[in-house]
Amino acid sequence: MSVITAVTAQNSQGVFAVQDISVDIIQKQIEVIFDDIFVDATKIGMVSKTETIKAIADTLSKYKINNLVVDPVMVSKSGFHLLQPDAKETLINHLFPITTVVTPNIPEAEVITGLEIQNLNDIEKAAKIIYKMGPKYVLVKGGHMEGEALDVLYDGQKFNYYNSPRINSKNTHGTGCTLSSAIASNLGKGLSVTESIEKAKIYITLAIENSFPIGKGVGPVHHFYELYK
Ligand SMILES: Nc1ncnc2c1ncn2[C@@H]1O[C@H](COP(=O)(O)OP(=O)(O)O)[C@@H](O)[C@H]1O
Ligand SMILES: Cc1ncc(COP(=O)(O)OP(=O)(O)O)c(N)n1
Repeated sequence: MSVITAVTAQNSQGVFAVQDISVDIIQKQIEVIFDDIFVDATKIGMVSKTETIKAIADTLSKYKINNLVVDPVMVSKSGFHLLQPDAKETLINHLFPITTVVTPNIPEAEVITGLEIQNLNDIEKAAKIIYKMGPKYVLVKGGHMEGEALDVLYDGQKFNYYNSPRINSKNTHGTGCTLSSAIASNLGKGLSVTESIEKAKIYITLAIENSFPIGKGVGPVHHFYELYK
């Protein structure tokens, strides 16, 4: 079930425009879903602006939500601000405290923490800082580093590492969105956080391996159930 928070005009070459959905209709979309059907897990992606984030956090808090995965989408690959810069604090203060797993990529972890991230030590430092902002688990994704694609999970006490060879593909549109959705789906199926990430990592790796060059820019990852059983 989906709740539309904004409509984007985008293609493989970039994001060109955004129309935010009004706060009232976002709240209503959430309410009619939660009033009707049991929600096993929720994933939040692009939320755009302060009012939207507050509406989502307030409305979700009226329900007993399980398994909230927040992908703190900030700037698209093409450089478009999908989260308005002044909404960063609201994202941290209103959503992180009710989040099960937050999944920043390296540039997002840098913006959230103010650190410059160049190596594993920096990633671990950033994960510890983000953990103190309230989520139960922090997964810093390593897609923007060099070398192997290493994602680092911190649970407040220890680190877990999820590694895969780097795939030489320019068609990586949707990697972060796919990973966070796969984690949420696995949590909804009742898997633990570590199992959910382990399986989601296998899934995204297969989806990148099978990505395809459609359009003039960054093509999409390819996900379909047959890839992953
Ligand atoms: N070229 C690649 N080869 C293998 N895995 C990748 C590659 N690029 C990204 N990933 C993986 O895809 C997932 C999304 O990571 P990332 O690209 O950092 O997030 P985002 O899409 O939010 O920028 C992570 O599991 C990351 O390790
Ligand atoms: C609606 C929407 N959400 C997120 C993005 C980010 O896309 P991209 O920059 O390609 O990064 P990932 O999809 O790999 O996380 C977007 N363009 N639109």
